[in-house]
Amino acid sequence: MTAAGTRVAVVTGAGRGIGAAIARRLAGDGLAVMVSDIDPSTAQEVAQEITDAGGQAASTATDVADRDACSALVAATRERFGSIDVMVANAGIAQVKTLREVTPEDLQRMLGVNVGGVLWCLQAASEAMIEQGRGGKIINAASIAGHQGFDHLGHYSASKFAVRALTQAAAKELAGHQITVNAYCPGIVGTTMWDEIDQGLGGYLGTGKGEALAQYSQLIALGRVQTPEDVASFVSYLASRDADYMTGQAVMIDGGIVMV
Ligand SMILES: NC(=O)C1=CN([C@@H]2O[C@H](COP(=O)(O)OP(=O)(O)OC[C@H]3O[C@@H](n4cnc5c(N)ncnc54)[C@H](O)[C@@H]3O)[C@@H](O)[C@H]2O)C=CC1
Ligand SMILES: CC(=O)C(C)=O
Repeated sequence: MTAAGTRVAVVTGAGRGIGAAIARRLAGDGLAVMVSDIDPSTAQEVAQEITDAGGQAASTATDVADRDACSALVAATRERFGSIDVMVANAGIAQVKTLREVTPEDLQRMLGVNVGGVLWCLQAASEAMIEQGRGGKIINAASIAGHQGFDHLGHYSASKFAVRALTQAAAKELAGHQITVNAYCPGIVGTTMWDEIDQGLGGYLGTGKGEALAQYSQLIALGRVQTPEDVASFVSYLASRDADYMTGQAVMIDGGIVMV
């Protein structure tokens, strides 16, 4: 349980990268954080780091593609901290392939994690928030690739367009319960995901380690690769009461790659 008035957040895919930065940031903002990842050891490490720094955190292992596991994640959070006020559905995967090469298994996995994971977390969190009766905030990971289809990342892009659709529909369905639903759309963030994209693109472009990342980075108006903390500071706003009047939006936080 937390002290009265402490808000509680769940962050999925929080064992590393953007999710870990969001978990640290929300804990720094004073929220109690359930650090969740498919990898229990990294989730545990991030939670430990937060508690060592004086914050409140616990960890769980959750595969977001599993609907029952997402329900169990929310139940475990309420059991541990007493409520859930913010759900950050951050977990996601990428895969570099041309659309001509994507297999049914590739597509199923991509949609299972990136779309299923967002939907199952949304269902479990909104059910709990409605029962609690004081609203809440659901925040989903989209991408610049959810606004523009990227070559070699076609099925990934499709999954992120779907996240925008879910965000808009859920915002309309849940507004009457004072639950807001928004998404963040990062650009090119220096995480393991982009290390893997860089390697995958290398196979198509004939580029060596770091060269595809350098080529794509030329698209960034602000002239530097994004950090996970750049994303976390925006998610901090979305999770805060300052964002109470915002819902159904999928906002670019990309250093000026895609301008809409
Ligand atoms: N890195 C980038 O440039 C961008 C990332 N994004 C999105 O931001 C989110 C986070 O990305 P990164 O931190 O860069 O990725 P990452 O690959 O560095 O970290 C992803 C984390 O999610 C976990 N994960 C993977 N599958 C999971 C599952 N089925 N259930 C639970 N956890 C799972 C991994 O264990 C890992 O800890 C993703 O949704 C990604 O699509 C969006 C735009 C740009
Ligand atoms: C990983 C990702 O979303 C992009 C566009 O790089």
